[in-house]
Amino acid sequence: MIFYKDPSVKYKPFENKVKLSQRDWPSKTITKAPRWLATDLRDGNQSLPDPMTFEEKKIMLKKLIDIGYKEIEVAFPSASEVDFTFTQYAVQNVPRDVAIQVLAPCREELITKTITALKGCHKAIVHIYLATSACFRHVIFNDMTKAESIAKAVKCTTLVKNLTKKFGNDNWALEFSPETFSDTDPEFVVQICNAVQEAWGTDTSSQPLIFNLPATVEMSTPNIYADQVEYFHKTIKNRENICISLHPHNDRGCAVAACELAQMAGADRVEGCLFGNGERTGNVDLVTLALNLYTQGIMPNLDFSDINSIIDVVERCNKIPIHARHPYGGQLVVCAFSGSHQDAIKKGFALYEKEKEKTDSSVVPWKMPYLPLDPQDIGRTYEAIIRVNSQSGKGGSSWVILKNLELDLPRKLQVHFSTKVQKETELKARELKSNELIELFMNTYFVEQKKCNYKLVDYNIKRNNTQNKTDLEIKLEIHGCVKSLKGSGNGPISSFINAINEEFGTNLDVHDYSEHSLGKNSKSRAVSYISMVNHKKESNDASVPSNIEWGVGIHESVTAASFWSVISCLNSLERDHAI
Ligand SMILES: CC(=O)SCCNC(=O)CCNC(=O)[C@H](O)C(C)(C)COP(=O)(O)OP(=O)(O)OC[C@H]1O[C@@H](n2cnc3c(N)ncnc32)[C@H](O)[C@@H]1OP(=O)(O)O
Ligand SMILES: CC(C)C(=O)C(=O)O
Repeated sequence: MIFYKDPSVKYKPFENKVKLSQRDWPSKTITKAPRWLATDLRDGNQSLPDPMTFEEKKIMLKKLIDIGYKEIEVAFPSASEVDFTFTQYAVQNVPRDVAIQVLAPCREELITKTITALKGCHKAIVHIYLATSACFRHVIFNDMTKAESIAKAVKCTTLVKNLTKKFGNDNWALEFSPETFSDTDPEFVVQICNAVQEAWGTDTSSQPLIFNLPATVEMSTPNIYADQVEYFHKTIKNRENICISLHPHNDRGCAVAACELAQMAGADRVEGCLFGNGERTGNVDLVTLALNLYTQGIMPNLDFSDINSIIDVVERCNKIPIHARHPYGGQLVVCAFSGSHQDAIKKGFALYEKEKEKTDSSVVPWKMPYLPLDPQDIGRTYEAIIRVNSQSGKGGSSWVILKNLELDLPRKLQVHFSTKVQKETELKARELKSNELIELFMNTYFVEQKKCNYKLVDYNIKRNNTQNKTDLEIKLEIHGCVKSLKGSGNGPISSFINAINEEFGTNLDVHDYSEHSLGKNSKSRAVSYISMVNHKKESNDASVPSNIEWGVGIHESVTAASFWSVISCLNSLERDHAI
């Protein structure tokens, strides 16, 4: 047995809680986007089984710039030849308003190498880190004292300052990360950062010194991280001249929440990766954070309007697929399979379209059951939202037909078609793709005229005013031979059905009829839906009587469309051996 019955023997509750006399973040809301730093090319890259090649790094960098990131950590230049030369490539190629950030540990020879790679950079952020937690100082640095840690941080800061004077310009900034911030004694973090600030110089109003506060490993609930950040925000010297940055990891699955609460606690900047790539469970997910803001009506200053192209680059460069359930980006997150969800979404869209028609404004507030974001805003089509399997109801398949064929099926036909779909999904034991559903619909109701054994050739309608009747003469092609039928009734449809009953010995009656136009211009076609009771066939199911035949007809003329809908029924009757 390795799973302890009492885990408290092996694992201790998180202890590094800050004692805040007053906690402000719970009553705050986020009202603007933070400064963003994308670290896909550094923290993301260092976590990959196969780090990005030079070419892949170029593709990723371009995408990050296209999305709108103005601060990009491009490499760990002292790590590898690729990282070093890629930093030089970025220096030469990024737009002048994009800051290039690079990371080095607090090791002097590595800092020197790192800054060499930045030579000529217009806008740079030199990022250095030193682990400050008791655990790391004990395990990695052989019981390094707090005073020794401060001395190391100060020495490295001074080195960066001197090298920046030599190789850099006023646009170069320093970022210091007390690595393992969230597991470090909060007072010590402030102490070491104040020392770094003093070494760097306090006149930092042009390029604020960045203090990056990582949850290097996420170890507590998000509220505790927020408390730690609020404490730092309230106690660091010269708060107005420094930028507080967040760098949450996702070990407990709460990175996004922690990051949002910590912004409420006073942070200005966020470091993370697209779709949460990064060490172990990843860095905080920049896509989720940005789109969370967007769905609150806050412009994230990043462009995710073509999310599929971003997914494509991320999957290609990281060589890791985005999970189908990943917030916003996953293939399945804007899909509904279940009947009641589909019903709600279908009704929601119908109402939304009506609202749009009523208003002059091009945008209508989004209130859609089950969909927190309009899929079109991230470049996803509505067609992909509703997908049909055995858990779906009539709403799903009729939505697919509506979206693809513009056929707004009457409710009873939706029910009729849904029974056919249900049988097919159970038979195939899988989802039916849109093209399969369309094919099933077309074949079930003989919508494609060239596939019909019974076809309309010509007709002539005469009004018989003395008898208050309509006389119809109609020519049908039946299995390639043209035949003339005659019938009389209250209108063209009943005349046609009377002619059929006479000819084929059937006993059909109109049960339901409706029509609408297809398309919005004057040359639009009409679609007719007819259901007929076949009195010669026994019905044994009250909800979908088997003696009901449905037909669908499409034509430029409404009358011809109605005749084609009856003919569609005739084809079904023949298939069912009823004629
Ligand atoms: C939380 C983060 O994401 S931090 C960023 C982590 N990213 C990376 O590590 C990716 C790139 N890293 C690398 O390519 C390499 O680790 C390098 C080039 C940085 C260093 O390589 P090496 O010199 O071979 O060291 P290595 O990685 O094996 O181990 C770290 C050594 O640095 C020491 N070290 C770590 N930080 C410091 C520091 N601030 N000061 C002095 N020594 C340090 C460790 O104690 C260890 O020393 P030891 O070998 O005497 O035990
Ligand atoms: C270097 C720091 C910022 C880091 O990557 C981490 O702590 O996760």
